[in-house]
Amino acid sequence: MCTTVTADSLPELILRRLVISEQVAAAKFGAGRPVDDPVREERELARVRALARDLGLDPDLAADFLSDQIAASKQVQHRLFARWTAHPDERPSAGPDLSVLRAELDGLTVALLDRLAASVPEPLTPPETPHELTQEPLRTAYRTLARQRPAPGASGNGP
Ligand SMILES: C=C(O[C@@H]1C=C(C(=O)O)C=C[C@H]1O)C(=O)O
Repeated sequence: MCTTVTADSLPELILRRLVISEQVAAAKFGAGRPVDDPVREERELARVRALARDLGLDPDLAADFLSDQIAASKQVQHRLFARWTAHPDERPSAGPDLSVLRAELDGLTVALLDRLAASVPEPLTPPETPHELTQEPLRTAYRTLARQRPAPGASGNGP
């Protein structure tokens, strides 16, 4: 099976978020910080709900979708933490700046919601990847997308 991934498509943006999560893991591992940051997650979810309303998207759908992306990101990070703990020789030498990476993630979240609002609400399946690290997290990232969703503007919230 072949899935076409064009620049800035939903699948491409989802993958990019996971790739940045690998760098986030390096930044946190290097700084001795934990993977999970529930305060930031709550803030992101509130922001996404507000953004969804502006875009005419169902806020619950948008929040479920972002929750999937967060869960997928944490899966990638926990896997890398486990790998680097077991194999010190594989640890990254220097971690990138977490605040820079988070700014990238925040920009991607806006782009992702934009794409979600513009996409046909047909179920989407995760693409196959040769990277063992990202295959399972990709399935997580597509949990909400894999279900039938209402068309944008048909959330029953208005007028
Ligand atoms: C990516 C991070 O790691 C985790 C995943 C998050 C996300 O995917 O948005 C947010 C907070 C953390 O629980 C981060 O801390 O920024």
